[in-house]
This record gives sequence, C-alpha cells and structure tokens, in this order.
Amino acid sequence: MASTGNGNVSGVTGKGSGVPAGRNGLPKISTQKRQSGICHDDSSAPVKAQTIDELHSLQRKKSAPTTPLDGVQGAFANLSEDERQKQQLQSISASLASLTRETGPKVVRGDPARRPETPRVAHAPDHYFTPAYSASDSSLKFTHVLYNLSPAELYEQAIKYEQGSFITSSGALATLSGAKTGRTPKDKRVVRDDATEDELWWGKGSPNIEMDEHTFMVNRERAVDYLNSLEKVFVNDQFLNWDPENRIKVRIVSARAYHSLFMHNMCIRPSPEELENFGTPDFTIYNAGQFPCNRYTHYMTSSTSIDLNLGRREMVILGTQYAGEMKKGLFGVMHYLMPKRQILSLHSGCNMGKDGDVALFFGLSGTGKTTLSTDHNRYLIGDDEHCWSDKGVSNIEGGCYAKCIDLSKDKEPDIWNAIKFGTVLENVVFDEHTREVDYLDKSVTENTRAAYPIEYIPNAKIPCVGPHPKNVILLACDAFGVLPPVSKLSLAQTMYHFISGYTALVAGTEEGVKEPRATFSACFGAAFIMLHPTKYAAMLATKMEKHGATGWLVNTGWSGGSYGAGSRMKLAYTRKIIDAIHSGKLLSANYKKTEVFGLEIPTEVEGVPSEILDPVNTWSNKKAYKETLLTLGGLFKDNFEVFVNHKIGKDDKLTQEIVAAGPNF
Ligand SMILES: Nc1ncnc2c1ncn2[C@@H]1O[C@H](COP(=O)(O)OP(=O)(O)OP(=O)(O)O)[C@@H](O)[C@H]1O
Ligand SMILES: O=C([O-])CC(=O)C(=O)O
Ligand SMILES: [Ca+2]
Ligand SMILES: [Mn+2]
Repeated sequence: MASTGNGNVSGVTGKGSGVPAGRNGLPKISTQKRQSGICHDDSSAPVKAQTIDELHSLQRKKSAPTTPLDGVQGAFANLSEDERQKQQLQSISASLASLTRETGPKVVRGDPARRPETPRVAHAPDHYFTPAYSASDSSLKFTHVLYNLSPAELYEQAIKYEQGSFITSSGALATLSGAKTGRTPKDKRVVRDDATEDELWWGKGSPNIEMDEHTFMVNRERAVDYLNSLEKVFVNDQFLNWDPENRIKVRIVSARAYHSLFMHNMCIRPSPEELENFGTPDFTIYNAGQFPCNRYTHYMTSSTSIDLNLGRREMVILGTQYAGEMKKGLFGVMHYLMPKRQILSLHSGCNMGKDGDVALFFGLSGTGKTTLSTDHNRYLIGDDEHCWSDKGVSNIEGGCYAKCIDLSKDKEPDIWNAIKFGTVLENVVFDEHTREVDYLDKSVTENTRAAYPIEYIPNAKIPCVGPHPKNVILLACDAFGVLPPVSKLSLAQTMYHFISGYTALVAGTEEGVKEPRATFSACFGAAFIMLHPTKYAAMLATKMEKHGATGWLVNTGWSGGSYGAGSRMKLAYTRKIIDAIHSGKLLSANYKKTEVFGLEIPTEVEGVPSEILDPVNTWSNKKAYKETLLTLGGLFKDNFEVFVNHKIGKDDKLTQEIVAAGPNF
C-alpha cells in the first residue's frame, strides 16, 4: 500500500479521501508486501524505551572506569570509586571554604539541571560532603561542581547559559569576555609579607603592586562567597610544565564554561589516571570575574582586582572576565617558583627542527611568538611560556593563544586550521546566519584571540620538551621603522636587548592601548616577572654561554618609515629570515655594523630583498631616518638608566659589557 506523498495514510488514497491515486501528478510508489501482508515503514527493531526520557537516557553511556583499581599508585591508591569521589569533593569543598565560617560548602557533582543527580539529604550521603555546623543560609544550599568537564559538555553549558556563546562555522566556540577584552596590569596586586618583602621585585618599574594579607583575605572571601552563592561552579584540576620533575598542580574554580574550556585548552590536561591521583593542588585560582571588587577596600583603585598570594598559593580574580588573566597569573607564579629551583622561566615561543635544533622566540605581546614558532617545517614545543632547566626546555602550558586579528588561511594555515571544535574564540565577529568568522572585524576589540590545545597544531612536539636552545631570537615590533629586519647579537647585546625588552606595543592586548607606541618591558614580560629583571638576565647569560646559543634581534614591525608612513614587515620576509637563522646559513653570512645601535646586519638573506636589510635604504627621507634613529636610541638609553648600577651575574665584567652594548652616540 503506497503513500502518495500527499499526507494521506497509505491505503486510504483513492478511497476514503476521494482523491484518485496518481491524479495529483505524483508518481505512484509501489511497496512490496511482506509475507504477513502487513506493511511497515521501517525494518529495524523498535527502541528499547517506553518513554522519551528513557530514550534519552539510552543516549548517554556511563563513562568507563578510567583505570583498574588494582595496581593504582599514588594519593588515592586502594580507595573505592565512591571513596575517591568523596575525597575529591572534600578537597573541592575545602578549596571553596569560607575562612571566616571555617567550613566548606556542600558540594555535589554534576549539573543541577540534571534531575537524577540533585541530592536529597537523607538519601544520597555518598555524593556530598557534610560540613561542620555553621548557622547561615549559605550552609543550607548545595554548590554543584562541574569537574573537569569535556569540551563537548562545556560547549553545551556555554551555549545554554552564557550570552554571546555560539558555534562558528568551523566548529569553534565563539565567546565574549565581557567589558574587559585585554589584561589590566594596573589592577594586579601581590601580597607583601615577610617572605615576599625580600624575595620579590618591588617599587619603580616593578609590576608587583603591593597589598597586605588582610586585604587579600577580604577579596578572597568576596570571591568565595560569590562562587558559593551560585548554583554551580566549574573546577579544573590540571598541570603546568611538561618537565615531569617540575610539574605544578593547579586548580581553577570559575563560574563560566568559557573559563573552564579556556583553561582546559591552555593548561596541561591530566590523563584519567593522573586525575584520579591528583590529590591537593599546589596552586588555586578563584575566578569570580563577573563580580566586582569593592572599591572601599584598601588598595583597590578600580572595580577590578587580580590578587596573588604566594604564601597561600592562591589567586583571586574580581571584576574581569578576560581569560588571559588566569593564563598570565599562573605564569607569574612560575616566574616565582622556577627560579627558586634554578630554572629560568621565559616569555617565549619555542620550536625545534628535524635535527633537534631548538630556537626560543622572545617578544612582547603581538611581536610574533605564536606566529613564528608555529612553523610547518618545525616541531612546535610551545608558543608563549617556557622553562629552561639543566635538562633543556619545557613548555609550561598545554595550549596556544593566538592573536586572530587579520588572520588569513594563506599566511598562517596551521593556526587557521586549529580553529575548530574545542577551540575558544574570544570576541570575534561572525555572520549571524552562516557563522563564518570575519577576522578583519575589530568591532568588539582588536585583541581577538583563539585558545586551542597544542595538539591541534599538526607538528606539535608531545611531550612539549626539547634540548638546549641553539638560537635565541628576540622579536621587536619596531613602530619607528629604524631597527633592521635582522641583526646578529653578541652575548652582551643579547642581554642588553633582553633587559630592555623593547617593542611598539600593538593595540589591544592591554586595555586602553589603541595605537602602537614604544614600550620597554624588562625580559620581554615585565608584567609577569616576580624577581628583579637582572636575576633572569643573569640566568639567561649563563645558560646561553654554557650551551653556545646565538642571539638575534628580529624586527617584525615597520619598514620604509615609521608607523603611519612605512608598513609592517612582510610576514613572508620575516619567515625567510627565521629560516636562515634555523638552517645556520645566517651565521656564516657577511655582516656590516649599523650606526647608533652598533648592530651586525647581514648583507644578504635568501628570499629577502637585500635593500630592506639596512633600514636606511627604505626611508626616502634620510634626515628623518637619522633623527628617528637617534630618538629611539635616546629612549633606549633613558630606559636603561635604572639598570646601569645593577650587577648582572657574579662579576662586573659582564655588567659593564652589557651597558656598553647599547646604542652609542
Ligand atoms: N612580519 C611579521 N612577523 C610576525 N608577525 C606578523 C608580521 N606581520 C604581521 N604579523 C602579525 O602580528 C601578529 C603577531 O602576533 P602573535 O600572536 O604571534 O604575538 P605573540 O608574540 O604571540 O603575543 P602574545 O604574547 O600576546 O601571545 C599576528 O597577528 C601576525 O599575523
Ligand atoms: O596575556 C594575554 O592576554 C596574551 C598574551 O599572551 C600576552 O599579552 O603576552
Ligand atoms: Ca601568543
Ligand atoms: Mn604572551
């Protein structure tokens, strides 16, 4: 019995309906009769569910137990699954504890929207931790913990509950970071106590603006109370540093799926076995970014506060949802912890050639660390944060954080292709129907970003470690257009430029910067270092000398004039220059010395027009060039004043050489 396709039930056509079969212009369909004579519209077995709810429950398979219990070693060995989960919840409850009420909240695993997991006090004693007596309304409520959710689960949470979350045409999760679209270094505070008083870099030029322990506790309590007032919080337990001996366990408590997915991508993801044995974290972030700090609180100068307490191993975020604060906050922690172990922490990208030659790429935000370390012909170790120990280099992170403004598939194919399912895309603009991203659009911010796991880059080197670097490349985006595209540096020059940390800050990454402007940031990351810059510089000098690394200065900024007149160095040329450094060809090129900065510049680089190698050739107004060169030289000198009287390393010899390695005029 055929359906005629007009909506009538088969068999009725031509009879009860009064419409003669075939008369509506559609072809007749004949269906073979089954032996029974009854015709079915499908041939598969019916579903094993009586209700829609039951059907839905069939869809979701319980996650397989991650490891067989016998043979497990570590903190939670020999525990039953229930006991392990209970301990995990107790640890999270302890993290979230109010320090004035001295109790942790009642925490329960799972999404509050999923009815079966909602706790009933009398019946589900195993699923939550009952705190000690505390008479307040907050002690009566449960906080649901969404613990190390998968990207798919986090996508659903973001799309259901967070405004501005969408899936783009390539599968990435587009999110909005809110009012803040960049870091706000002026809102960073560091607790000054007996220990940090002597250890850290304080005062002029230092990024560490002090706060006292008590004020930290006020903000901590504010963040914890805010988080506990929510129906649910996200908790990520993850690692930092691929060097197994110097790995740090971090816990991130946050209120947004966006933050949880961002950190899932950016930190090192534990294996299920590692997660089972996670135990207590070495460091905890409380991200209450949606909630402001209280400006009546001492030391608060805005409604945003990013507070670091090294003694308590905690960080509190209030009043900014920009996820980069978490990433760079942890970087600050590593800049404190690692040098204590004689390990140098670096704001640098890192990659390795087929023959094991490692290059570091230093540079301030927007100078090309991510772009140039992501090189299809080399293994990517990491794009932003590394450690250099006696064993070699290791990435601190498990993901990359690429700038997306003007991103093109041609010029940066590996980054383009990494923007797929699982990737967080911050503050981009997209077509409301096709969800095609317009990378040229700066309507929300210039600082659009993609955060993706490092394995999304096809030639990522996992584990992200490598031998000692052969080349140390200092990137500067020179808005004045007077620094050469590439120069070979002596060790003293490398140290001089490392300590200076020059660039023309590209708009966006820090709030309020709309136009490129000359900046000096010691160690190419003064906003993140905790100790005096000369401490890191001395370690770098020792390591470079010991391992025979060559320093290079590469200008990824302007050529043919300053910002406004000239134009940005073609990425294709910069890549050729970097290729020549990696291959070793540039080391044996012919060099000449520039005036003022005294830089050694090659006369030829394969694939790069020779006339651009000396910037004087690219300026039509030679007088203006010379003036600009002297202006920049003057800025370098002024900036270096504060370092002149600091000893770098054990003897004065290197210090004097470094001071002499700056501009001379
Ligand atoms: N010649 C060039 N060399 C390098 N990058 C260039 C060049 N010309 C344009 N660019 C652009 O400059 C930007 C460099 O940003 P990148 O993400 O690599 O910065 P970063 O150093 O990693 O900064 P952050 O520390 O903020 O992550 C990219 O958008 C890249 O496309
Ligand atoms: O921290 C950020 O927002 C991005 C970054 O890598 C930097 O600024 O160095
Ligand atoms: Ca980067
Ligand atoms: Mn960075």
